[in-house]
Amino acid sequence: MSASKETEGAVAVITIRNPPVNALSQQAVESILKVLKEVQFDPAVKAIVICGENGKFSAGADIRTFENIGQKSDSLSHFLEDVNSMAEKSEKPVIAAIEGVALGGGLELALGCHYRVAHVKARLGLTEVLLGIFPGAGGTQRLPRLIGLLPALEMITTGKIVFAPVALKLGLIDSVTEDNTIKAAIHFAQNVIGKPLESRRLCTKPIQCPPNMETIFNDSKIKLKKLFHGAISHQLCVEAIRAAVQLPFAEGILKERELLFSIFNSEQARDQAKARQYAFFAERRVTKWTTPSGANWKSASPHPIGVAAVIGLGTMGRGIVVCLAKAQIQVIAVEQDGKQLEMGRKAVTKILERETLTMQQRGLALMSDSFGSITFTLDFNSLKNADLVIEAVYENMALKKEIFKQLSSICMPEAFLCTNTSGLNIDEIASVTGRPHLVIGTHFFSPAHIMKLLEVVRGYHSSPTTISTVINLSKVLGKIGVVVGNCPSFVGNRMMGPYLHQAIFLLEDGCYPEEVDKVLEEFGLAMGPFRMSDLVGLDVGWRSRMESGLTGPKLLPGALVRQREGKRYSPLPDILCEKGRFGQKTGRGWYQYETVGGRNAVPDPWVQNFLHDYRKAHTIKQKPTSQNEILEWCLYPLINEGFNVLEEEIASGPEDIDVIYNNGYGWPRHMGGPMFYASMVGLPKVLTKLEVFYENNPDIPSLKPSGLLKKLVKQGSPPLKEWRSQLGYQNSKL
Ligand SMILES: CCCCCCCC/C=C\C/C=C/C(=O)SCCNC(=O)CCNC(=O)[C@H](O)C(C)(C)COP(=O)(O)OP(=O)(O)OC[C@H]1O[C@@H](n2cnc3c(N)ncnc32)[C@H](O)[C@@H]1OP(=O)(O)O
Repeated sequence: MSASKETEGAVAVITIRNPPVNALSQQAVESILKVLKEVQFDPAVKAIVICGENGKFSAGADIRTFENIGQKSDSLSHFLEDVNSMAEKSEKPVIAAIEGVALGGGLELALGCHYRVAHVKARLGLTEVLLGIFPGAGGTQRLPRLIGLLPALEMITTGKIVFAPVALKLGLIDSVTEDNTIKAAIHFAQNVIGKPLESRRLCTKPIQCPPNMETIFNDSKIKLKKLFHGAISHQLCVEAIRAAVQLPFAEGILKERELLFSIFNSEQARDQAKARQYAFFAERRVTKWTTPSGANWKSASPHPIGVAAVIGLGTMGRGIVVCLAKAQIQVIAVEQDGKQLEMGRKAVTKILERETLTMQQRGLALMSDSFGSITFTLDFNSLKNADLVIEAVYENMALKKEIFKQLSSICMPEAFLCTNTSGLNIDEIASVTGRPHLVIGTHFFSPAHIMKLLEVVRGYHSSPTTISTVINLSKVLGKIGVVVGNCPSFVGNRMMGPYLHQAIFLLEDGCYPEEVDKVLEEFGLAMGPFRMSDLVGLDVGWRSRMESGLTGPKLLPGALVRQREGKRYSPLPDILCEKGRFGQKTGRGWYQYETVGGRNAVPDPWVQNFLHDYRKAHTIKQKPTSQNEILEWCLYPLINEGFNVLEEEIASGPEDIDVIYNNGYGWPRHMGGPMFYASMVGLPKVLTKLEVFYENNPDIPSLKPSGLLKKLVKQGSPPLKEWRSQLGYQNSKL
């Protein structure tokens, strides 16, 4: 049974029951249809309320079934629109009682109802586009009729979710309640029994259109192309809304169906939808973490964190303080230096003021006193009150060890000690404490209060409770925590290494930064390698290369300019740094910027001349490189490193890597993530290309194909979901 009926006087209450989120499977939809028909013919029923079991209206169509639907998926949307249309045509008022979520097909169902009553905390959105499809059960035709063209265009093309108070302002719902939503909806229903319904049927409503509609549609398509880098579903949304404006309702519904069907007829659109749906489930999969020692999410219980401390109020520390406070956790923010403390306090206050404003705009009544309280202090002893400490000072092993030594004696014996590092050895840091089992790495991404990713780096001694506590904390902070192993640069940055080197080698061989960036940005990456390096700052890598003796004063005399320890090395970024070109922060890097700190990257003739002279000085012949060659040359070594990471048990599955790339490195979701992309390109193709690259460039070791990649190809390239079973520990120790 996926829908049931009870009556409250003259009001029938239909409850959708499909745990955990009342997804609309074919069975659920058929069941709602059946009960809805029954109540239509029941003379005792004068009004109908539709709600969802367990405080959730519905999370929309059942995404799990999409894989098997394929070409026939049209039938699910068809069915769903049948229910919506039956509700709409009903001669008895139908009221949606929305608690929790009304997303995708769930909201489309609510749009078929005559009225919508929602709980104040309910979230509503037509999120289909984020799964590579679009609202195919009347949503593109009904929403613009209800809330107007422009707000509907925004919600449908971006998948934006709004909270009930904003939905009320938009006219998306009719009433908001802070009490029991079902009771409020029944009460609402009793009041509208017998009232005329014609004006409540969205199918009959005209759309109010501004005169410059065509410009609006065209501009929207251009904007979406930039924002979502060539994802097809966003463009189709605009077409469906155009149909809503230009055609009568019934014809618009047919057009919506035709456009939905076009997704299944286009290989590219289908692949993009598959990639996005894979990315959705991958994010749920990574919460079910495992470690090589056999610990896993089921075997450990997280500890709640009431008080957290942050050490260091630089850019990262400030962002971390903000996300803890936003999660209503009490924060102790510690600095060594009074001036830094004051600057940190001001910066945090400013960000929180902005956040308060955004929350108010999003209809969240949260004011600044709803944030966790923050104590700014120079007193290290105040750390004794923290359940968990996050050290966020700059990347220096000696300094971090010094701090952890102090933490070990100051903090409560059961307090968790986290280090925010993008690549330092967690075990070395843990070794100076008397509690290595409570020490763990938390690699936040900048800006820490915005970026969703958190790499949770388990040390050799990190206990399952420690891992579980930090993963749980990441959820509380609204982030996606991915458990990774301890190795230099962990997962994301480690895979970036070969990619960035390959991009720089392209400059030696004849390309220009803007050419390489263009190819990777057209592929869908948020930023090409050179724009990204300019943003991060070229000096970051330069300092670390100097530290490890690859350049600068520690470089051994007699080293060849373009080689280190027999491997190909490019001194190009070092030379740029020596010339003070650190990127955006100095106004010059691989590009030039209008000002110091400027964002607008403009190709720099200086760089072009410099590269020209460099090639001449080293007698390098400029090789023509096609767009496809640039793509393969940069991405395949990144993917290869991903296979190495899996083989070494640093990431526990391909989904973990893909979640890291989608949420921390600007990988386009409609390409699923690098490992998903490799599976779509075909592992044999990736392997063959790497073999050729390596044969021609034996001095670039990262081109050597990974053992796991070779093994998978030998096994006939099994689908990605089977790769985990090929990794040593996954099955053996659980
Ligand atoms: C090749 C393409 C074929 C396409 C076929 C087209 C048919 C078109 C028909 C009609 C148009 C309508 C389409 C849609 O409705 S698409 C679905 C739109 N809905 C969403 O985008 C919502 C997705 N869900 C979420 O955002 C969240 O899950 C949440 C906010 C509802 C709840 O979040 P949270 O409390 O954090 O819990 P989890 O995310 O962990 O979810 C719990 C559990 O539930 C599973 N789940 C969630 N949503 C769905 C769903 N729509 N279908 C199936 N399963 C869902 C989720 O996977 C978790 O499961 P677990 O990992 O096993 O625990």
